[in-house]
Amino acid sequence: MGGERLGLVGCGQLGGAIGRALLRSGAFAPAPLLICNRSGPAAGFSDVADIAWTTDPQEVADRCTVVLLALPPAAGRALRIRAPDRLVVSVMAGVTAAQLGGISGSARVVRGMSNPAAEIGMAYSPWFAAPGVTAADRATVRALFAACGSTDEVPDEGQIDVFTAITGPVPGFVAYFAQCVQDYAQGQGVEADVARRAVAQLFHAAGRMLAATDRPAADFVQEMIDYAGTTAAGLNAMKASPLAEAVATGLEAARRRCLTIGQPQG
Ligand SMILES: NC(=O)C1=CN([C@@H]2O[C@H](COP(=O)(O)OP(=O)(O)OC[C@H]3O[C@@H](n4cnc5c(N)ncnc54)[C@H](OP(=O)(O)O)[C@@H]3O)[C@@H](O)[C@H]2O)C=CC1
Ligand SMILES: O=C(O)[C@@H]1CCC=N1
Repeated sequence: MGGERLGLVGCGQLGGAIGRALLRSGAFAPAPLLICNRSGPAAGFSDVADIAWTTDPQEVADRCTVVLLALPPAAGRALRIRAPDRLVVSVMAGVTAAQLGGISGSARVVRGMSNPAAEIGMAYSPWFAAPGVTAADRATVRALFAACGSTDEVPDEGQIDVFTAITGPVPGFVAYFAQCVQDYAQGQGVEADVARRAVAQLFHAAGRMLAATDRPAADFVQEMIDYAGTTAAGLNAMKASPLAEAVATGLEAARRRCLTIGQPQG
């Protein structure tokens, strides 16, 4: 990003993962990263030279051309910086593009979402651009999130709440599905650590196979049903159960929580 300097406000679970991904990619090199938190140099950055630290978010706005906000939602909502001519990118759950404009004074705000798998370059990071975002800003945001994994610009800000629910947490809801499978195995007498390893390998392999194709998951389900083997029996039983509805209910609860998280009453 020629000439751009990135500042990070918040370097915890998510901000830290993104920061390390960006350092690894060199996306903003040679400009030194400026990181703002409250407690000073954070673990995970100690072996990295050339990082400046501050406890003043305004210093980030003053010295950086791209400000990435990764504060807890309540802290993000309470933040006020003067950044009228900066590109402001947020990964804070539930903080809207309009609120980001009020927080920063910038018209060039991007409301995004990512997850800590950015650490290993495997996050999914969707983002929504406010009207003031330029074509050059879009290129910057794409490069920023491409360093974290895969990314898409979405046309409707409401989809960021959807993705906060489904791809924000990692392993997130998939961990619950894995827990259910492991619980079943252990209920059948499988030793806990064997069950854990088996389920981890299953989800690792499944994730890689799903990521290696542009075919929808439904294709894989139908293939197994058409195969009419043991798995078909299980899939038909699951499809006849309220499982799909239960998954949608849970994801919708998470999406709706985005609408209130971090607010005084929320
Ligand atoms: N964790 C996750 O899996 C995901 C998180 N998110 C979103 O990312 C955002 C950050 O979450 P997460 O990284 O988990 O949070 P953490 O609690 O792990 O980290 C919060 C960071 O913000 C800093 N911070 C908090 N308050 C202030 C403040 N007033 N001024 C300056 N720095 C401050 C903390 O610094 P210090 O420790 O020094 O106080 C810390 O670096 C949230 O909005 C969350 O919704 C989105 C998707 C996934
Ligand atoms: O659970 C949370 O609030 C954060 C945001 C999305 C994933 N983790």
